[in-house]
Amino acid sequence: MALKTLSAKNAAALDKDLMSVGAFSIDQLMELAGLSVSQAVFRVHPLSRGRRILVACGPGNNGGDGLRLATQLRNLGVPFVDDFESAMTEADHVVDAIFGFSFSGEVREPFPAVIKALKETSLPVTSVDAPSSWSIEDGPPVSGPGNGFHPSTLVSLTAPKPLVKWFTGRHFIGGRFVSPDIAKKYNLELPAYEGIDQVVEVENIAIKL
Ligand SMILES: NC(=O)C1=CN([C@@H]2O[C@H](COP(=O)(O)OP(=O)(O)OC[C@H]3O[C@@H](n4cnc5c(N)ncnc54)[C@H](O)[C@@H]3O)[C@@H](O)[C@H]2O)[C@H](O)CC1
Ligand SMILES: [K+]
Repeated sequence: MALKTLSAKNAAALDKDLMSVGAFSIDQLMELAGLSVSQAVFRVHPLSRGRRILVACGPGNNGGDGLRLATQLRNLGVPFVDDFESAMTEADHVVDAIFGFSFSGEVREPFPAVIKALKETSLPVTSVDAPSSWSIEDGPPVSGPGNGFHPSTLVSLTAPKPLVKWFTGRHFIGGRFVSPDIAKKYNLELPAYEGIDQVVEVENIAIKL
């Protein structure tokens, strides 16, 4: 079954609805989105494959999904690094939380080097909501640092964006906070979450162009 997709414009409008009629705070939403991402990573990357998960956090809320509770993480001894490329040499898996549904245009400084490193790594990469540098509506860029970047896993938050048509890896839906009324308003067909799961893996609907 091909899941219905949510345009960047509607994803932003749905976000606003969650915070108005849904009465969620942005902190709660990012917290729950981050929980979904952690569950997806745990499913695709068993601890036996290495415990060093490098999370690349961008400047917006996509970065917030990756980076929450910084003080608490520091208190737990989770290291923070500035040099992404050298950190990659010691990582077992990378989470791409750089850009989400508000990304547009060409990748601007200082991000091209980070996107290039994501493209060139042989490590598995899990992208949060969108592979960073991909157009939300039109998929992978045809030039620039993200040309050829294909993450192994994607966690679409609330609903897949149109870019999933070009995605060929393992695909999860997360962000278990959409009420039936909001789903109806945006004409979403959300898969059923099981038990206490915060993600559901869906069949790949890629139609590689
Ligand atoms: N309801 C939900 O699904 C929720 C989703 N969440 C996550 O939030 C992001 C969207 O967050 P937003 O803050 O709107 O934007 P982004 O993080 O995608 O990025 C904005 C950030 O990026 C900069 N930027 C944009 N284009 C470029 C470019 N070409 N080059 C460089 N920089 C660029 C821009 O200036 C901003 O600084 C969504 O995808 C989810 O991951 C929330 O968790 C809430 C619930
Ligand atoms: K991303």
